[in-house]
Amino acid sequence: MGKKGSNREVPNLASRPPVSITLREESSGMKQTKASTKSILKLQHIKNLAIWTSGEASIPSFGAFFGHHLAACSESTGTPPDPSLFPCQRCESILQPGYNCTIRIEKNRAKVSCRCKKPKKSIQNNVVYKCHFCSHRNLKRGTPRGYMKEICPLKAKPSLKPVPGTSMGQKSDGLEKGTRSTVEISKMDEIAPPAIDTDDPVTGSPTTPLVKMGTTLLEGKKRKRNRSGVKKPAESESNSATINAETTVSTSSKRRRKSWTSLKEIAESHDNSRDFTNLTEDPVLLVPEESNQKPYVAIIKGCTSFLWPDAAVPAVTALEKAAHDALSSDFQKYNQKMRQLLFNLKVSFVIRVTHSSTLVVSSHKFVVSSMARSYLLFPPDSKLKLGPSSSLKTYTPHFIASPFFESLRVSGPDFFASARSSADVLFDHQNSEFSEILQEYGNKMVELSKRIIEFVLMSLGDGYEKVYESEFSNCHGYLRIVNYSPPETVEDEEVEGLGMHTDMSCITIIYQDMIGGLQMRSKEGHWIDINPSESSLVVNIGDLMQAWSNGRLRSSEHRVVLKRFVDRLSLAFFWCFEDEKVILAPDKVVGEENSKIYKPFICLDYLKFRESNEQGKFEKVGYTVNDFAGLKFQMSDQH
Ligand SMILES: O=C(O)CCC(=O)C(=O)O
Ligand SMILES: [Fe+2]
Repeated sequence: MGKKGSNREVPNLASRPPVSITLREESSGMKQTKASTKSILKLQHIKNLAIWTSGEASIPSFGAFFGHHLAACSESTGTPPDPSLFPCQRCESILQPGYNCTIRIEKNRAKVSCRCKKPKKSIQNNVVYKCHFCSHRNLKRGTPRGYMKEICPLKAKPSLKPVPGTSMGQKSDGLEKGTRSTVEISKMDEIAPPAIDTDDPVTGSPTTPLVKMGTTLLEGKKRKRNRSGVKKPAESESNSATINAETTVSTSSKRRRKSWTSLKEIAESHDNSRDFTNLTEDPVLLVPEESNQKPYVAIIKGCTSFLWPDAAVPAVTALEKAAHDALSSDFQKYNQKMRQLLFNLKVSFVIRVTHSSTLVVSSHKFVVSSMARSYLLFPPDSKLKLGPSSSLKTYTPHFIASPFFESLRVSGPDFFASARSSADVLFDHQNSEFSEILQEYGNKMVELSKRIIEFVLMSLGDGYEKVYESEFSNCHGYLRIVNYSPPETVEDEEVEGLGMHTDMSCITIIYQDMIGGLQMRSKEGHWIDINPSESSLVVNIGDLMQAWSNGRLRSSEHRVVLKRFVDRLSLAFFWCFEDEKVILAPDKVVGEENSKIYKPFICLDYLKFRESNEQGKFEKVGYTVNDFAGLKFQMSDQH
């Protein structure tokens, strides 16, 4: 975490309106009453969190969350809003120039139209604070001379950062929506450094001080965007955050596009289109290839900032608060907690394999196109030689999982041998290329699965890495190469290529081709499109992991919908416990205060249960590990 505290002076508040009421108060007409000491302390704590998350910690969604919480608490306790804070009118993040907003002077029309008179010292300019989170332009009217200097002092010391609560002024009665700026948003990254005397009555001087944000979700994004370049060695997050902050300020006489890139992109990409009610981003776990590099999170789905789903907010808040209390001096540890949190809260997440894994990606394409040839060109009777009544049983024909679904199974650990045995039946000539590619792909998936399991264990808390050896070292994997035939009609009704189901694995890694159609079901029951991406793999938590983790990790419900009249191909890699393993959540995973919600069971018995109960169909979520091994207290929200 960045340095706390500041050597900044408390700004001159003389020009601020003496009384401030929030918009909520304005509309509700709520009367302020005296708050108890306890509520004042609580409020103070929330205020600290709001300031910290909006500013130094740069966690935009938390910033907005705590900002909102602060406003609501102030009102409920009847405490007047802190006049030194300037919350965004839309998302309620505490606006802090250089961290979560850009400020610029806007021409004071009154001043211009009345040149003859010397403007009053106390109403010199209007200042627009553009919130980087929600892109709202907050206008502060009539700021006094010297106001910008307070925010952007002439000679910033290296450690000097704009600090929340300074120079922000009170929420102005005159705040307006949609006020005009004289500088185009596209120039936001060409921001003049604090050294410029920004309080000149020159309109449109961009004035945000360049202060590097801490390394958090946004930093993850920045790295994601850089992934097409040459891979950089891992760097200490806390160090880089500090170093960057220092360099940025000390070289403030130069215009540096780089340090603002991510913020600019946030502002630009959502300038007009931000819809707070409809955000369904998934975090991305960027998995570096080298084991000494740490994984880091970023955001996908075209959204450049992250909002926790509503259901996750209480848990996030609780952990955030605890992390803030315990780790306020250690940014790196804090970030680690954040990553753990991501894992704990998501039932499925998307992995974007870093650019150095191009091998995997190119293998996808190759395998997919090979299989396209196999499935599309081979006559059904040739494929049926591998079907359910054959000795190999590697081919699942249409009308078993669904009328549209057919698949070929390639089992590890010797993916070559498995592929070869099917290929020998399918191809009338030797085709070792096919088997070699599948071997390479399978082996890559094994490696990746091991690493993902390690990360998943990390997410459960400290010390879980140690159980890897005893619990997961005998896992094995198999691949399923799936072809979905196009439906005859695609009407309003969605055609399910594969109905809703959970996987019987620990984890599943899916690659889908660019046709798309994979959907995950949210906890609230909404289907979320997992948009295809050539360099993305989707990772599902499976039933075995759900049982092993005593429900702390949830098996994801997913399906495939066919929206287009073309074949769809996918590769699913299932990473499973060994058949004979007795699956029982370790006490540490369960936690002292909780009870086990699954009875112990043998892995193979569960697989058989699924097969027999579902009669070969995938789509019945009714028969899962809950039904098989769930004890009285089913999948509660005890965690
Ligand atoms: O085809 C896909 O994208 C998903 C396949 C799947 O969920 C499965 O085979 O279990
Ligand atoms: Fe699946």
